[in-house]
Amino acid sequence: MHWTPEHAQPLNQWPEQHLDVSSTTPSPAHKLELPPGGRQRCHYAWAHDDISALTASNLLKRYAEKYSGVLDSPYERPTLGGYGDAAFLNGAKGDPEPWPGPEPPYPLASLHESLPGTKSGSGGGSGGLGGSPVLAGNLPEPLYAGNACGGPSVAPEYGAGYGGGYLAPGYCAQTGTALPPPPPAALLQPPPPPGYGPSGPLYNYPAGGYAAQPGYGALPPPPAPPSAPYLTSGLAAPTPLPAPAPPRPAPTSYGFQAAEAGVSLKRKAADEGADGRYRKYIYEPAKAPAADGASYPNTDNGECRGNGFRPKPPGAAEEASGKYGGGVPLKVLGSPVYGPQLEPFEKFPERAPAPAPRGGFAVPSGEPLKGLDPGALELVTSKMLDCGPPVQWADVAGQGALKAALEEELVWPLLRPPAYPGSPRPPRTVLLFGPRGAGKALLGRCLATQLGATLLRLRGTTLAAPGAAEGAHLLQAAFAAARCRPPSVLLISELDALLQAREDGVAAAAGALQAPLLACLDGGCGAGADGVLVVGTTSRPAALDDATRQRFALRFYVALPDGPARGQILQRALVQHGCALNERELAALVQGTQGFSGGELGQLCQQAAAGAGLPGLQRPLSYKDLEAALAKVGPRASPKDLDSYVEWDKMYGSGH
Ligand SMILES: Nc1ncnc2c1ncn2[C@@H]1O[C@H](COP(=O)(O)OP(=O)(O)OP(=O)(O)O)[C@@H](O)[C@H]1O
Ligand SMILES: [Mg+2]
Repeated sequence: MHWTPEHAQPLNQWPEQHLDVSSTTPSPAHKLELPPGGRQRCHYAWAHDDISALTASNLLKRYAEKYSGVLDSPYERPTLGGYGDAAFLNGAKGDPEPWPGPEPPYPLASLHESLPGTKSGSGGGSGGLGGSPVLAGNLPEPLYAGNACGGPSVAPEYGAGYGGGYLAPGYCAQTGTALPPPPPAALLQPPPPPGYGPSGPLYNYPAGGYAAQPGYGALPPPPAPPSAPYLTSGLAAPTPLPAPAPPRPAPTSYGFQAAEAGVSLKRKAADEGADGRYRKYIYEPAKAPAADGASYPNTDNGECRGNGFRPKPPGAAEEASGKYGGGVPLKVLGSPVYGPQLEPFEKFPERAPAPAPRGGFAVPSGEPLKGLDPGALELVTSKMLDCGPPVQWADVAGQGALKAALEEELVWPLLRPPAYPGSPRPPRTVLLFGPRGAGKALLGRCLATQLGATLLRLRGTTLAAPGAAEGAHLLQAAFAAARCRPPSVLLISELDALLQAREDGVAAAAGALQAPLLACLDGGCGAGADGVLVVGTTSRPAALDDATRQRFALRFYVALPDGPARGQILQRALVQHGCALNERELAALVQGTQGFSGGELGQLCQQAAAGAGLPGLQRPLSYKDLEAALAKVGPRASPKDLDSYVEWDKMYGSGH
């Protein structure tokens, strides 16, 4: 029966009319009439308008009594899930699928049967609403789109503004203006969440429970998400998803002429621009350094330490004091700064000073290492401790893909505790190889800055010089010192000088240092400990034997700077000589220094100054001075050398 608003008038005013009480439950005596091409509709003699008026009015009377009883009584809606929703969801005939989860609190009875305040009908079981053959839980497939009841709708459609509860899907409310008063809130349940349904995906309850559902403003706050394995709706509580890991900044890569730089294009770079992840060098003449140069005060007790691994909070200004904290200013050392000192890239969020779990760059208790004689420690501290200024990614011109790889494969894993117990330990050794002056040591220093680590620097030639025994002693002291000042970076340049028997007098020393080196790299003297990163550099990777090469978990090729990077290095170097070339001159110089390393560009500027006889710098360097110097300073790495680096990188490199 399709109730329309006029049906809601008092019975005596109902106009005498035929009602098409069409039902969908054929009784055996009735046959199905299939209208041509139409949907199957079941018709019953008594459901046709050819029933006698008396019967119809009796029927109506009965329905009216039935429903007026429902309309008038205080309406208490059963809690959701008290019904076999499956029966109503699709009007399935017969007994509905048992509801997944715990037994519903109500027997799978007719929609109203179990409602308090309604007349007890012959309901129960599949008796349907008060026995009505058309409204039982055993409704067949709904014949009316959108009406899950499938049969005549006999229940009110609550308007959107209704403050009542959600009606179980398939519950067909009485339409009409005489809506029953909203059921008391206590009986109302929050609606099943969107997408919810026996077939719908399980819902992950928001941690704070449900926000009040729209249109249910007056509802009491819904019960907090159940801690019990089942939700109020009877569903098994979904396990809350783990909070998604914070998103990592996508590495902005750097464009540079691959052919010239000879770098692998595995990590294709977008062009270096001002909006990259690292705030890269803005290609413009830098400001001349202050008269006395930027000062990097030392620590107050003359020591220089890493900044203890506390990445600056995002947006923190570059502290003038460099990474070693306050104290008396240090002479400016190290590479010029490229572009305004911008935050090279968003710093890692301030880390809570929780002890880094194993695998992080833990800071051991710091008790001095046993077996390390004070003399050696003193030697290391005085000779190897690098108190140079901090080096940000932005201070290294070009090398975009390499910087991104170093950050992602080394810095981040070391800075962040392992995502889960048992995750692989971050690498503790990295080999940087490439032409002389290409920036390997500079990158090593940059890693120390990024890790907030103490930087100890060794040179292979320095270690080999005093003889094997002495050299080995120094090496062990350096590793041990690194371990007792964590976090620390041990930068060993010219690694090849330690390995190779050489013709000159240090042949024995060089070869003899391999064993202690490997022992230390294996953790013999503290290298493998948390908090120590060993950075080896070499311009002769082919000189490393397998044993040594394999001690380095990561191996990266540091290629020559490409055009834009050369321009930036030149600009910086020239500013230090008070020279500012115009665009055309700079472009010509960049073109003329193809194949130069960063170190060689610096040497070119120094040569130009010397050639111009300007030790006192009475006048700024001119383009002519540089042209003259070009005749004297040239690139050392030959194309063949560059090819061999690329080959070695392909065979043993970690790629980037
Ligand atoms: N990409 C670069 N950006 C800025 N400066 C650079 C770059 N590459 C090299 N330099 C400068 O060139 C000089 C030599 O750099 P560095 O010592 O890092 O080279 P290297 O590869 O370690 O050389 P070697 O193989 O001789 O040890 C330093 O002054 C450094 O600042
Ligand atoms: Mg070096």
